[in-house]
Amino acid sequence: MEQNEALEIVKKQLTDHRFIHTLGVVETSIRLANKFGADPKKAETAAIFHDYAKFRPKDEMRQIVQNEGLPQDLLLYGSEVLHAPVGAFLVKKEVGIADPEILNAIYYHTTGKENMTILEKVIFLADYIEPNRQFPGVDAVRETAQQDLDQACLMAVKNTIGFLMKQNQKIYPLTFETYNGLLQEIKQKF
Ligand SMILES: Nc1ncnc2c1ncn2[C@@H]1O[C@H](COP(=O)(O)OP(=O)(O)O)[C@@H](O)[C@H]1O
Repeated sequence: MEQNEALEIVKKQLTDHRFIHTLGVVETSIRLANKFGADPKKAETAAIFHDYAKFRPKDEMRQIVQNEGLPQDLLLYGSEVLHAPVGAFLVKKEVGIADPEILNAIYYHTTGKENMTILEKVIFLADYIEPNRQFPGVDAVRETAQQDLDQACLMAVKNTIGFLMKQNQKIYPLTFETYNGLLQEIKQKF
């Protein structure tokens, strides 16, 4: 699929603000893929579609989790954790993207997971640091992303955990597995 065709499809699913965020994730993920050794074409496709389900009604997302064999514990957390796994399902079903590497990068873009592929890390990080993002601490993560993909992902996941705790929000446990897994991978490098 051409980039323009893919962007047209996704634009219909998003607000203007979210579409601009998506363009930032596309540009950032291609750059990170080239730098750290993921397939830039797959990074581009995963980035274009990563927020495909962001604006689906919550009830529809819950129905998909219930009926399509997604982990049922997703229903016990804030609805924000639904759009990534539901997005992977819908991108396959409605857009016809079948590549499991791309679908997994979409599936795990919010929480990460243990032992992420380079492509999964690239999408996870690009979603966090793309130029339109303005969270406290994001510049330090951008700096680190110029040298070390794992360290930058670790900073992002630590910030997310801290942010959710400050807001008294439940934390979907996969995020802790991401944190533990990255620490392990970083330790093994030394
Ligand atoms: N483990 C988690 N449990 C609950 N909420 C989470 C978890 N991880 C991230 N979130 C929240 O989900 C929201 C969406 O995050 P994300 O998918 O990264 O961004 P976006 O959809 O804007 O690309 C954020 O507000 C984030 O704090």
